[in-house]
Amino acid sequence: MTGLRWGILATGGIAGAFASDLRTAGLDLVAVGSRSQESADAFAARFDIPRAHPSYEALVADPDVDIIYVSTPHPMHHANARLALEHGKHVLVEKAFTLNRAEAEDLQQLAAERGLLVTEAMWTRYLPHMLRVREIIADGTLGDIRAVTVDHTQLLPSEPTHRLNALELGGGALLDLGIYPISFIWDILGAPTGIRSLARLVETGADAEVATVMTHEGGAVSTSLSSSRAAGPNTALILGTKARIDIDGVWYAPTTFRVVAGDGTVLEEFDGRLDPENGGRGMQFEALAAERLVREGTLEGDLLPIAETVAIMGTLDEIRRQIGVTYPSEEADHG
Ligand SMILES: NC(=O)C1=CN([C@@H]2O[C@H](COP(=O)(O)OP(=O)(O)OC[C@H]3O[C@@H](n4cnc5c(N)ncnc54)[C@H](OP(=O)(O)O)[C@@H]3O)[C@@H](O)[C@H]2O)C=CC1
Ligand SMILES: O=C1CO[C@H](CO)[C@@H](O)[C@@H]1O
Repeated sequence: MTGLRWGILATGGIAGAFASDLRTAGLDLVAVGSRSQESADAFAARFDIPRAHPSYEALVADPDVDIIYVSTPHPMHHANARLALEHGKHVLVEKAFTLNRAEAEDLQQLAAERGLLVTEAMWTRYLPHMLRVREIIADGTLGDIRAVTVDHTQLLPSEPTHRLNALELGGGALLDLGIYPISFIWDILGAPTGIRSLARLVETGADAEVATVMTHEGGAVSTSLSSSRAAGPNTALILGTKARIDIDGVWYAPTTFRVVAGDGTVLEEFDGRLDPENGGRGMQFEALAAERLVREGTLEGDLLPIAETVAIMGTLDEIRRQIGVTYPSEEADHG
């Protein structure tokens, strides 16, 4: 079987970065769909895409598309991914996967019923440095992992109507940025056994800073910070009894790290940065992984199984419960 034929649903900022990375990796990008023909045409012209559809419905109905990349704001992910699955397409859905666990579970179930792949575009999981970090942990170099500390902090637009701040667009630092540290902690330490979270909310009711402390099986602890109003180091620390890993900023993008023993000896230095000329941004690895999963028939995923994505959405639900953030569609759900 050759590669999958990709269709991109929505023409916003990250859709452009993804299209560019598909081209970098030589993958088969055949269609785009937008709410307007004009945007679809402009996007298609930019990335030399053969078919430009004037609606998401027309895109998912395209018989010559195998997999859809959903890149709308968070509250639309569930409906858009559902539409694609109902039309027999595999789906790669931007992070945060959905607004909440209930929506995520619904997609998991539908994909399983239809024998299709639905997977979260948490691109960090597939980056070269993260693959090496996993190997180092698995071979015991760090000893027992006692703690993980990580931040995702950026200075982003503060306009109340921007998708980072508008609750009707799924606004908030947690779903947009905090998802990275929480997913990273899940990757390294597994499910939390306890969660304590505090936040600062802005005038729209969206969270701008969220600090979370979690405990994990075996007593390990994690701390994570997200902010959409201030840029921090964006580094990650994995602290073991024998050694630690310091992942340099920006830890969630292609980057470097060091393994440092307790006495300060540097055991390994790893450079996972991509060629600035033609290496792309790094989103091609999640696309290549999706193609591999379909090819192998591993539809539940492996580096980020769909069950883990669903469970992570449950962790975000609990954090939002503690900090008092509810989305308008959830208010309607609960009458
Ligand atoms: N992996 C990563 O590094 C990143 C991931 N993201 C994720 O990607 C998703 C989109 O983010 P981003 O590209 O920055 O967002 P943008 O606002 O730039 O684009 C969103 C696109 O969604 C479509 N859309 C559908 N309904 C709406 C609506 N009601 N309001 C606005 N747009 C709508 C539009 O496309 P059209 O008009 O063509 O229909 C729009 O261009 C989010 O889930 C975000 O978390 C974002 C940035 C980086
Ligand atoms: O995933 C993301 C990474 O950073 C972006 C800002 O540059 C975020 O807004 C985005 O959703």
